[in-house]
Amino acid sequence: MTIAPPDNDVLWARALLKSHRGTPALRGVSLGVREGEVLAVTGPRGCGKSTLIDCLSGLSPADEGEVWFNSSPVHTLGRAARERLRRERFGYVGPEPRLVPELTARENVALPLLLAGAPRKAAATAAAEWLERLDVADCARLRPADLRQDQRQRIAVARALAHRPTVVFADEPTAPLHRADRDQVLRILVTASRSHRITLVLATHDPGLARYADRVATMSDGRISAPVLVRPAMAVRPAQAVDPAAGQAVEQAVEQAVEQAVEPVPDVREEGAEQCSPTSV
Ligand SMILES: Nc1ncnc2c1ncn2[C@@H]1O[C@H](COP(=O)(O)OP(=O)(O)OP(=O)(O)O)[C@@H](O)[C@H]1O
Repeated sequence: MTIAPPDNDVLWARALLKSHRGTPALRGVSLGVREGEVLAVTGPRGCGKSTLIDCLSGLSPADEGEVWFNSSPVHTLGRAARERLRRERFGYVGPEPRLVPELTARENVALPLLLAGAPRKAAATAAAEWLERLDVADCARLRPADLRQDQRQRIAVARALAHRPTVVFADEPTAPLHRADRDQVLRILVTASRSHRITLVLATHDPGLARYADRVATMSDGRISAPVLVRPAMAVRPAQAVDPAAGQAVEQAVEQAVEQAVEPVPDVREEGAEQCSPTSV
């Protein structure tokens, strides 16, 4: 029997199973991602966050289970159709900036726009604007080999956002950055996503980064092990306006959930928030 995904979920996954060379990485993950929200997927190293991101984004299909995007099945698409979906509707930032070495920073950022059919000049202008937002405007004419790792990652973030995708998948996006740069880059990523109504799925083992999210799903050993915190008030506030006390409480709760893995997350909800069971995520 096929169960239709809920209308208000831009992404919806059911009962995902995935193994790497016989070792299970996902053991039955069901997850819904709402349009325009920032969903953090957190948990210790090796719990399956990257594998989940890869399955949701169509990079690497699950062995079993379903993934739906805007009520269309992704799990039944062939490789070419998945690649097209990824190129046109999704953005991706990984833990390592993967830029085209032959292209300048501006050309790298303009590339998804050009592939989507934007005129050359408009793509170059938009790329320059995104580089400016990410504080790397002065790198526009340089190639990746001439840039520092943190500059390359900022450019990768600009590239993921420039074509205004429906969903950005960010897998440990601050990994190559110095501590001082992490907050700034994440704020830009979150703020830009919110202002352009881009849905952001953020995988991170750092509970501190999960404070930027509207909801937090904690994974353990290939499963979503703890309830998702729902903070509707944060969905309408820019990242800069996050109440530090609420952010700290969420961070502590997520840290605790990661440590305890299977214990429920303590209730640190803001007034009016709801809490979902993993199956209704
Ligand atoms: N290509 C692969 N080949 C073999 N095993 C893999 C592969 N990719 C992931 N795994 C294994 O699958 C499990 C889940 O890994 P995954 O990278 O999804 O977790 P993660 O939570 O993202 O961890 P990390 O933060 O370290 O990337 C781990 O046990 C990992 O060793």
